Amino acid sequence: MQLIDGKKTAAEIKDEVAAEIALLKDKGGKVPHLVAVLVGSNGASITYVNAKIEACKKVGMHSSIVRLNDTVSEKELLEEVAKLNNDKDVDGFIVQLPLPKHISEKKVTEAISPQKDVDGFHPSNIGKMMLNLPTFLPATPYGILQLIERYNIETNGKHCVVVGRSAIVGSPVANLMSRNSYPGNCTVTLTHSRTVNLPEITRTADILIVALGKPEFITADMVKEGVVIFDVGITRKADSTKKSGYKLFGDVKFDEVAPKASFITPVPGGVGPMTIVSLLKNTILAAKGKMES
Ligand SMILES: Nc1nc2c(c(=O)[nH]1)N[C@@H](CN(C=O)c1ccc(C(=O)N[C@@H](CCC(=O)O)C(=O)O)cc1)CN2
Repeated sequence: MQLIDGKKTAAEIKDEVAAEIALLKDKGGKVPHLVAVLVGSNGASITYVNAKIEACKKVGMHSSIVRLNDTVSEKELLEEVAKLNNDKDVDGFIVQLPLPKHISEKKVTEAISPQKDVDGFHPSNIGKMMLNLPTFLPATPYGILQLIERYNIETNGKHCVVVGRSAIVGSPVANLMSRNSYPGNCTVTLTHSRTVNLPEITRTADILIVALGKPEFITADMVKEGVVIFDVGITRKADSTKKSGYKLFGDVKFDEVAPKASFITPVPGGVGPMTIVSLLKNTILAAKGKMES
C-alpha cells in the first residue's frame, strides 16, 4: 500500500505556483488577487478560508476576506457578489460553502461572473467542463486529477466508482474521470443514496472516490484488493484529548481498508490540501485572463 501524500504534493505545487507568480512579477504583470467571502461562523469554513488566505500569502498572491454575519440577507450577499464582479482589482473570488439555510447557494453561484468563478461552480463553467472546453475545474476534483498524475496512477480502461453525487465533487469528478484523455478514460459508475447494493458495486472499483460526508462509511468488505482510493470526506467529531478540540474522520475506515488498497489518501493530509492549491492554480488562470470568452 502506498499512501498518497496530499500535503506533500500540495507543498510541491505551492512552490511551482510561487515560481509562476514571481515570474509574473518580474515581467511587470499583475499579482493575482483572490477574495474569499465567508458568511457566518461555521468552524470548518473559517478553517478552510484561513487556509486559503495563508496559502495565498505563501505563494505571494494577494488575498482578502469579506466577512459577513450569518444574518446577512440573500439580497445583501448578492450585492457583495456584484461588487466583486465589478472590482477590477479582483481576479477571482469564492463564496465559501455551505451558506446559511435562508440563502440560496444556487442563486449566489449563478451570480458570480464566470470569468472570476475560480471555484468552477458556475453553470456555464460546469457546462464547459462537460464539453472539455477550457475552464476552471472545481477545486477538489482538480486536486484528485493532479494526485493521479503525480502518482502515475493508471486510469485507462479502469472502473472508477464515485460515491456521492454532489455538484461540487461527485458529479464533476465522475465526468472528469470519463474524459477521453489522461487522467480519465475510465468506465465510471456514479453512486448515491438511492443506489441499491452499493457494496456489490464498490467491490468492482479499480478506483474508488468517496465524497459522502459519512464518517468511516467504506469498510474493508466493500473494496477489492489493489483498489486506489481517494477519500474526500472530512467530518469533525469533538475530542477533548486533541488541542483543536476535534478529531477528523474520512469517509473510509482507514485502518482496515488501507491494507487492501494499492494507493490511498489519508484524512487529514490527502485530498483536502489539494483543494486549496487547485484554487490557487485557478486564480492564476483568472489573472492571466485565460478563461475570457
Ligand atoms: N466555495 C467552496 N466551498 C467549499 C469547497 C470549495 O471547494 N469551495 N470545498 C469544501 C471545503 N474546502 C474548501 O473550501 C476544503 C476542505 C478541506 C480542506 C483541507 O485542507 N482539509 C484538511 C483538514 C483541515 C481541518 O479541518 O482541520 C485536510 O484534509 O488535511 C481544505 C479545503 C466545502 N466548501
